[in-house]
Order: sequence, then structure tokens, then C-alpha cells
Amino acid sequence: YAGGWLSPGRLQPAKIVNALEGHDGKHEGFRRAHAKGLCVVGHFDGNGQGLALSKASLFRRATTPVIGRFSLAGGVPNAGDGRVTFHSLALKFDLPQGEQWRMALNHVPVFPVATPQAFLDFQLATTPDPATGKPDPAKVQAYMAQHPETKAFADYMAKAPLPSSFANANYNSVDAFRFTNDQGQTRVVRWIFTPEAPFEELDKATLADRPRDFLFDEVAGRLAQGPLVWHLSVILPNDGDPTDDATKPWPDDRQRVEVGTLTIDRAVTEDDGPCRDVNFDPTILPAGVSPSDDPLLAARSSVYAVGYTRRTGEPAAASALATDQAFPAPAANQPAASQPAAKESAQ
Ligand code: HEM
Repeated sequence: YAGGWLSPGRLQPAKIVNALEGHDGKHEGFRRAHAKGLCVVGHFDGNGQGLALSKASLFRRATTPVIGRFSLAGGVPNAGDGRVTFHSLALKFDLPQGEQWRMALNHVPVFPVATPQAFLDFQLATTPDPATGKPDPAKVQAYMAQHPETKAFADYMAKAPLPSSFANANYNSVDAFRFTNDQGQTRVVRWIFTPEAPFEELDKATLADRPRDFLFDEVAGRLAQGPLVWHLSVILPNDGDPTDDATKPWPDDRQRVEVGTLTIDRAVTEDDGPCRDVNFDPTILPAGVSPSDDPLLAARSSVYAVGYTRRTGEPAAASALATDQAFPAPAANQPAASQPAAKESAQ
């Protein structure tokens, strides 16, 4: 039953992973989405303001160690960076008492699909035809006709400026989550990390001519000069703002509460480093945070788990990034993940 043999028509996570492999090829040992990435380590300093919204210990006036991974969407590990796609950042916060908070964030505040079924249908409709190497325009058109929200997203991506760097991009939760504070009050929120590095736009006209790894090389170069900083703000919806539909943005004027600062200190190698064997499942949450009614969240959890199980059962692949070789591997008896335990000052 758990394997889905008795209900072949139901949407199973393996079907979505199969579709991702069909779309971008099967690259053993790599993530089935966001295959190209760079691992980083850093820390988060809470300012205490978030505790009014959630009792999560991340929000105390304390420092929490973080590992992270910059990535681009897509399942091809050595794809060129000259594409119109998400700049993404995944994070794993190691909190006191063994709690963790894992996030996988995109620079765009909305997602192209609202449901797992639409995600599957979108992958299938845009899978390249082996005869032409391109998606079948009739299938894409038929999908778009049924999914105006995906069409709206594609139009938005075509027009919206792309950040010139991983360092000057926002990173959004996209999905909504439920926050609960010490008094038991619950609110649904989204969140955004905004960079201190000033925004600059990538010239889309020259994308195709850029060196393969130019975005990853650029951020590695910045990190070699010093840490990069983002401010985390929790976004509070107005009554009626959708909490179960990641295709719908919340208007820019919604109240924001700044709750702390993320500092990315340095890049570390992905081969044998702390990121390779992590599943950045966004439903791994500390007390005070839980999933909302957004149907993507449960699907993400189960699909990431299937992808993770497949890739970690395959021979480990070396990082496809040339720049990765420049970073020190963690010492044999001291994995890079072993940062100091979260230190608390006052609440
Ligand atoms: C139904 C919707 C979605 C599906 C099926 C899906 C699928 C996947 C899969 C299979 C992976 C690779 C996991 C692994 O092997 O560790 C992945 C990674 C990722 N996803 Fe999604 N995803 C979905 C929605 C989203 C959304 C809404 C966001 C942004 C908020 C997002 C951001 C990311 C990021 C940043 C990673 C890379 C994590 C890393 O660096 O390991 N995904 N996704």
C-alpha cells in the first residue's frame, strides 16, 4: 500500500521524481532538482523581535550556526548559469536541544504552480522531445491554457529583473507557514531574507555568452573577500490573503517584522562537505513553526525524501563546479558541519 501498488492512479512522490529525471536526465549522486550548487557555512543572530510571533528558539537574542547551499533550479549538475531561473538558497539551522529548522528558498516570491499535480503536469508538458531536443509546443500550450497561473509566472519571469549575483538576491519562503508564540497565539506568515549587498540587474541579453559557472564563481569570489549578510523579515498577511496558494503574491505593503540577521561566512567544498548528505526538507521545523494549509509543503517533503533516498543510494558524485575544488575540505576529525552549538545570550 505504501508503495502505491494498490492505487496506481494516485499521485505518488516517485512519479514526480521520475518526471524530474525524465525532464533533465538522471544524474547519479546529484539532487534531482537544484542539482548545481555551492555549500556555505555561517550563523544567524536573532534580535528577540520574532518571539512575539513564534516561540522558535531561532528568534531569541542568540547566535545559531547555519549551513547553506546556493543553487540554481534544474536537475542538470553542469548546466550553464546563463539561464532565466531561480537563484535559490537552502538553509539548515542547528538549534539548542537538537532541534533543526530547514528551509529551501527562492529569489522569486511566488512559484509557477499551486499543487503537486500541477507540478507533475508542468514537468511532463515541458519535457524535451527526444526528436527535437525541445518541449513539444502543443503540449506546452495545452498545459498553459489550463494553468493561467503558470503563464502569469512565465510572463513575470520574462520581465522581472534577475539579480546579478547570489549575494544581492532576496530569498523567499514562498510557501506560508504557521507561527505559534509562547501564549499559544497562532498566525500564518511568509518570510523573506533581504541582502545588504545592493541589487544589481543581470543583463539578460548577454546570458547565453557568460562562462558556465559565472554566478557561482562570482559569489565564491565575494565570500573570499568577506562575509555576506541578509536581514530576515517575517511577513504578516491581511485578512483574505491566500495561505494555500504559492502562485499568489502578498502585496508589498504587508507588515514586516525584522527578526534577525543571516551571515554567510565562507564556502566549503560540496564533496564530502556538510551539504551533500542533507535533505533540505522545508517541513523539518522547530517548536513554534508548523506547515500551513499550502498543499505544496507535504508534497515537497515526500518528493525530496524520494530524491534524497535515490541520490544517496548511488555512487557519490564529485561537485560539478570547478570552483568547488578551491575550498578546503573539512579536517578528517572535524566535519565542517560541527559548528559551535547555538549560544544564547538573553531571550
Ligand atoms: C511540489 C513542489 C516542489 C517539488 C516537487 C520540488 C522538488 C524538489 C526536489 C526533488 C529537490 C531535490 C531534493 C534533494 O535531493 O535533496 C528540490 C530541491 C530544492 N527545492 Fe524544491 N520542489 C518544489 C517546490 C519548491 C518551492 C516552492 C521552493 C522554494 C520556496 C523550492 C526550492 C528548492 C530548493 C532551494 C532546493 C535545493 C535544496 C538544496 O540545495 O539541497 N522547491 N526540490
